[in-house]
Amino acid sequence: MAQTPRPTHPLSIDEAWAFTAGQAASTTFFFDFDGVLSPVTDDPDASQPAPAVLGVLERLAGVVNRVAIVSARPVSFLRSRFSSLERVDLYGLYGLEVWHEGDVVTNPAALPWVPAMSDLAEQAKAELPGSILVEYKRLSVALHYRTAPAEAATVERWGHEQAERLGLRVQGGRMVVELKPPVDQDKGMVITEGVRDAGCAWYFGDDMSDIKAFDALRAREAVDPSFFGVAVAVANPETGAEVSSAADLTLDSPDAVAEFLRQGLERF
Ligand SMILES: O=P(O)(O)OC[C@H]1O[C@H](O[C@H]2O[C@H](CO)[C@@H](O)[C@H](O)[C@H]2O)[C@H](O)[C@@H](O)[C@@H]1O
Repeated sequence: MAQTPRPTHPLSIDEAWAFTAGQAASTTFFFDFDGVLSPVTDDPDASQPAPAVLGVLERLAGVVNRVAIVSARPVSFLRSRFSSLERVDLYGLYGLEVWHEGDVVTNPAALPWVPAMSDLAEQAKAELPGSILVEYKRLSVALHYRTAPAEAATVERWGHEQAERLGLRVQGGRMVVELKPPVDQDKGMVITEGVRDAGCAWYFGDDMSDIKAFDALRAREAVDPSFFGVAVAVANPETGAEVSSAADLTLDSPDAVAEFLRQGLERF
């Protein structure tokens, strides 16, 4: 039987689901966590998946080849939110960590940076205004100004000074400046590797770091005419416009993501 040609961009959602359902055995769904599966909260420790998310991911994992979460959070955090989902793969810290056969596997190139990151987190707490929330993630430090937007410039300046001093990389995000080790690893690299043998892949993201994942889908389509990639943005008042303009379609919220998937699952 002749293979269905992949849908063309801009996409019709109907065609996208029809093609995906026909390719289910070679399809991967990738999801960012914060802002995509979880509504944004002032306190990053308080974030939880939207109520319908766990059930819908479990069902999706039962009909497609693979479901994976690709996040800037550590794997330990993702495990605490998704431990009930046995069939969902977890990539933490932009792929520096992977949950594999019951263990966290860390990119060895990043490990020497653990002490520097720990020291940096302490320094941030001592030097930045008390309204800045410092999130220590073992291999990176996130400086949050969501509850103190007037301090954005101070945080940006401090972050860039420390990055220069220690040779770190700066990742911008939603009301956050994150300092990371100088190790080549980003969400785009996770997706490039993850779609090598896939016929179809979807990526759902809301933040600047997710645009590289969208780019990886496009790059795969460019070299493999049979591969079909769908980039889905989740709207937000901070990075939303930039992420949406790089995506095939935009959904309103994590709840809308769950509902979109629920409806899509009816096609399988
Ligand atoms: O890759 P992600 O899973 O999307 O992680 C990106 C950052 O998400 C978290 O911060 C964001 O969500 C917080 C909770 O809703 C919010 O308070 C904050 O303003 C957002 O930037 C996480 O805390 C960061 O470590 C991640 O880099």
